Amino acid sequence: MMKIAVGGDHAGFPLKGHVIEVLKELGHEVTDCGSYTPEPIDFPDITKIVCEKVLAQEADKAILVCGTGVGASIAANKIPGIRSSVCHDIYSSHQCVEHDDVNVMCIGAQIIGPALVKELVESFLTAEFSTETEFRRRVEKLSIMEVEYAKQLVEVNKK
Ligand SMILES: O=C(CO)[C@H](O)[C@H](O)[C@H](O)COP(=O)(O)O
Repeated sequence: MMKIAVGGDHAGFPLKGHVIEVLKELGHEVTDCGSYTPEPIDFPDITKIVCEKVLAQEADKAILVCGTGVGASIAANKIPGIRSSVCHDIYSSHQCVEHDDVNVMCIGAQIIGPALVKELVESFLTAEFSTETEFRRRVEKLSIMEVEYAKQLVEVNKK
């Protein structure tokens, strides 16, 4: 059993409920971070709320649903400590965890339907980060990149 934070914008709203049902069926503890209505809400706002659950270790992993999964994934990858991917096929859904230690899965309600969601979610959540050195090294490089670019931003803002 894992703790999973879930969220989505207005475009993801119709599929988010199904994602939550699937997670509960699989025995996971779910935190629904909204949106709670189909009213328009910008995906970066929901992404922050969801990813902060992961950073605070209140969730082991997270699932974001927007129209395509793309905007949510871009937003999530701006947050240090988050590694996110659009997961619309089974292979990527487990490989992104095994090789890249992805902790936030993004899906697009305008792209995939409920039947595929179940298999994608299962594939993502049962995968484990490989202990092989090459994958650990690459993910470590991602963490180093976060620090390097944050330092550059500080320098740019000083000017
Ligand atoms: O898919 C998305 C971002 O990648 C969003 O969920 C929206 O669907 C997309 O930006 C379109 O916006 P709209 O307000 O639903 O027209």
